[in-house]
Amino acid sequence: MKTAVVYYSMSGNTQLTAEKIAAQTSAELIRIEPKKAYPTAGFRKFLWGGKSAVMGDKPALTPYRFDGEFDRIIFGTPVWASSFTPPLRTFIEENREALKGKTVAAFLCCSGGGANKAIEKLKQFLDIKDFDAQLVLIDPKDKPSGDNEKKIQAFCLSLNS
Ligand SMILES: Cc1cc2nc3c(=O)[nH]c(=O)nc-3n(C[C@H](O)[C@H](O)[C@H](O)COP(=O)(O)O)c2cc1C
Repeated sequence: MKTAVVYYSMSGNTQLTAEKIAAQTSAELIRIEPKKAYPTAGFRKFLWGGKSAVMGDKPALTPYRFDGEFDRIIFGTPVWASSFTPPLRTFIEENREALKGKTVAAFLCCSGGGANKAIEKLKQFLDIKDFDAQLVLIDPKDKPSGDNEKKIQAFCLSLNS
């Protein structure tokens, strides 16, 4: 099964998780980036990112390669204001046709709350009932733990089985 891990990460937690999941599922990593980067520090980081997520923005992305030949897509996103991140919104919108009928899983990184709401919003936006598998981790780069590694392994095992 040809698998892609499509992810956005501002500060590395989602990226680290994406790399681990890609290694364990033999997936191709596709990192998406907004053309105009969000502020990454201080008050502005939460203000602009949070506002953009709440508004349902679809920021223009830098070029990425996604050939539609993948059978399975694993989405990775931080939780922003109890939602998924705007760059992922753009990606899904730009690839609706290619995503139709694919197996879809998701992992989300957050610092404590709002992940369940974000999962529901992502399912709604993808127009699917359920993910093939889903995973929520709390700041796994900033707070490494064996428990996170086990959760990642279980997520990948359920996908590989
Ligand atoms: C704009 C913004 C909004 C956020 N909103 C939430 C939130 O609603 N709930 C939460 O638990 N964490 C929230 N966070 C924290 C991130 O989801 C969390 O630190 C995540 O692990 C960051 O992933 P990254 O390092 O891949 O960017 C927010 C972070 C930012 C920058």
